[in-house]
Amino acid sequence: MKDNHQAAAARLLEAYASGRPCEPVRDLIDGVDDAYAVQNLVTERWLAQRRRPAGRKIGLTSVAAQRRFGAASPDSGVLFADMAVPDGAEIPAGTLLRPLVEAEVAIVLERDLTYERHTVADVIRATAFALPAIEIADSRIRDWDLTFTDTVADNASAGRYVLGTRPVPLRDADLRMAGMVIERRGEQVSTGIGANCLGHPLHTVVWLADTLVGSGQPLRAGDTVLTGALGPVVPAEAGDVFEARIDGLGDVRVAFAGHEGPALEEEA
Ligand SMILES: C[C@H](O)CC(=O)C(=O)O
Repeated sequence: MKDNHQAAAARLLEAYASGRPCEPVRDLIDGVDDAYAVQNLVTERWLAQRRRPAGRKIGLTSVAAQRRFGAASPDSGVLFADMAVPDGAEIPAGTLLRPLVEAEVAIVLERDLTYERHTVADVIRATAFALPAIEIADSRIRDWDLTFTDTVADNASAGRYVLGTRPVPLRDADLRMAGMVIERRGEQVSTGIGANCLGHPLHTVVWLADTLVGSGQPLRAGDTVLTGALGPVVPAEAGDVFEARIDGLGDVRVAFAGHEGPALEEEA
């Protein structure tokens, strides 16, 4: 393994450990393959610490997001079970650096996806159910000063995720036309639609399944996949309370500690 990959991984791990953002790692990385090599190094460290992988997040799934990062494809990062926040729970202050909230379709697999190339039908057959989800993206890199290689190396800027609790079979939801609304304490702050995700959220899963087989780490039964943001991301501040609703899937909520009002559970 190249020394500069190790240096990039060490920089990111130090940011996690210290809770202080680091400088970008692009000076240590030469292209997207190198960036995934750094992501893998960090992931290996976490696996050695016995963190349990729970699936993947897909990022940069809209034309606007890809344009902003100069990317020609989405990217992906690893979800760990300890990143999951219960629906309606509060994220303690000081545990994230600069969180951004996104509403997404999550799917949970009941079969492995191990073909060299997958179709949407393969993904549908492998999916147990869909859930509404909030992804809380975060960056270990100062001020979100990111290029594509920075975010890939930094686990696709994964932070936390919240899953709704009512599983919906794919046959019962039109994920392409599903409208999405995020509200912050009742005020609408982001809207979108399933078609924003490469035309359909399941298209992003096809991309992920093919890509992960190519890298020897296929999606497995039991994995949760966050399929990508359905609309613009929203910066989260201490005290914010968010609710995301996705047509056909239902709603999911999260709060950020530090506010003066009553906690989410007390409001209900
Ligand atoms: C920079 C992040 O990967 C954004 C993200 O999570 C997404 O596009 O989705």
